[in-house]
Amino acid sequence: MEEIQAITEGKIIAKRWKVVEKLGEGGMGAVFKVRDLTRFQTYAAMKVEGDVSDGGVLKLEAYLLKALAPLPFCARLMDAGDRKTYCFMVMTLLGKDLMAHKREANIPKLCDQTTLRLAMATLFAIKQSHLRFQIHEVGYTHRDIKPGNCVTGIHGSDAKNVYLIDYGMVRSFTAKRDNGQLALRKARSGEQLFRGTPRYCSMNVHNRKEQGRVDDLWSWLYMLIELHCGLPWRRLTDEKEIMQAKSTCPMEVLLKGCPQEFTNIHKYLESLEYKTRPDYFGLWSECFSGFKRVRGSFFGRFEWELGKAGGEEMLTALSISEKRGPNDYKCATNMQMAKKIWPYADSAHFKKKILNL
Ligand SMILES: Nc1ncnc2c1ncn2[C@@H]1O[C@H](COP(=O)(O)OP(=O)(O)OP(=O)(O)O)[C@@H](O)[C@H]1O
Repeated sequence: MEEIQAITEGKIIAKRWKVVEKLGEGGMGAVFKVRDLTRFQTYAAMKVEGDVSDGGVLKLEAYLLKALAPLPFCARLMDAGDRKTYCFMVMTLLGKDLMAHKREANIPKLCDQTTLRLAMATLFAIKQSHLRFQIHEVGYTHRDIKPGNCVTGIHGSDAKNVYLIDYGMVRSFTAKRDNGQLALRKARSGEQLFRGTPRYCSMNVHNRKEQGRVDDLWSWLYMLIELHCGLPWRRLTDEKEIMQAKSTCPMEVLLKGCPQEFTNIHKYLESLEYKTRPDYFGLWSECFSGFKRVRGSFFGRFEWELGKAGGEEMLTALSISEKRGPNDYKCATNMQMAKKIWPYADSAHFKKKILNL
C-alpha cells in the first residue's frame, strides 16, 4: 500500500485527474475523489490498486464496468491505466453507502417503507448484473453484496437511486458453448476459496461451495435485515462463530421486527439451488406489495435526508406520504414502468439466448 500512500491531495494522474480527497479504503487499495482538469467543475472517483500484476482485480473491475456501461445503476468507466507501482480506474462519482447514510443520520431502525424501497432498488441493481442489463443479466454473480457496496447517487433526483459498486469479487456463471450460445457454468465441486463478507454471505459460502445467483440474494436479504434493525450476529467477527450463529438462528428470530414480506422471501430463497434462475420479478412483487401496504412512495426523500430519527420533520414527511394522494398515483405510474422493464428480462428472447437458466 506504500505506493497508494504517496497519492495525496493535489497529485495529478494521467495529466488529467487531480486528487481532491480520499473517499474510502478497502482491502485492495483506495478510492479518491478527483477533479477532471479537462472539464469545468467535473469530479469523478478514482480507484487505485497497488497490485500491478495480471492477478490484480482492478483490471477485471475496469473490464466489467465497460461491459456494464449501458446499465442504468452502474458507475461509468471514464479512464483506466497503470503506472510502475499502481493501476487506476476512474468512474462516476457516487454518494455515500447505505450504512453510512443510516449511521450519519443516527437512525437506529429504518422504517418499513425505507427498507422495502431499498429492497426494490438494490434487487434491481443486482438483477442487472445477473442478466443482460444489470450485473446478473450480464451473467455475473457479484459475491460481495453488502451495505458498503450499495451507494446512492449524488446529484438531485439521482440521490434516490442506488448503485452497486465494487466488482472485485465477481464471477461469471455463464459460458459460451461451441454453437455460440450462453449456458450455465457447471458448479465447481470441492472446496472453494472464501469470497465475500462473513456477516452477509450465505451458508453455502461458509461451507465453501460454488456461489450462484441465489447466494447474492441471501446477501441481499441479510443486508436489508442489517440495515433495518440489525442482524443477530452483527457483534461477532470470527467467521466460524458467525457461521454457527447463522446456521442455528431460527427464521422468526432473524426476521423479528422486519417487514412481514421478508418471511416469504426467506422461504423462497431456501428453495433455490445454484442452477435455478431466481424469480426476480416475484421477489420484487413481494417487496412491492409490502410497499403498498405501508403506502410507500418512490418519490419522497429517503429517511436519512429528513433529519434525525424521531425528528418532527421526519414524522411529518412520513405521515404525508402515508396519506392517499398524489403519491399513490406516482406509485402506480412507477409500477407500470416496472412492469414494462421487468418482464423484458423474463422474455422468451432472453430464455432462448441463455440455456438451462
Ligand atoms: N464511484 C464511487 N464514488 C464514490 N465513492 C466510492 C466510489 N467507489 C467506491 N467508493 C468509496 O470507496 C470505498 C471503497 O470502495 P470499494 O468497495 O470499491 O473498494 P475495495 O477496495 O474493493 O473495498 P472492500 O475491500 O471494502 O470491498 C467505498 O465503500 C465507497 O465509500
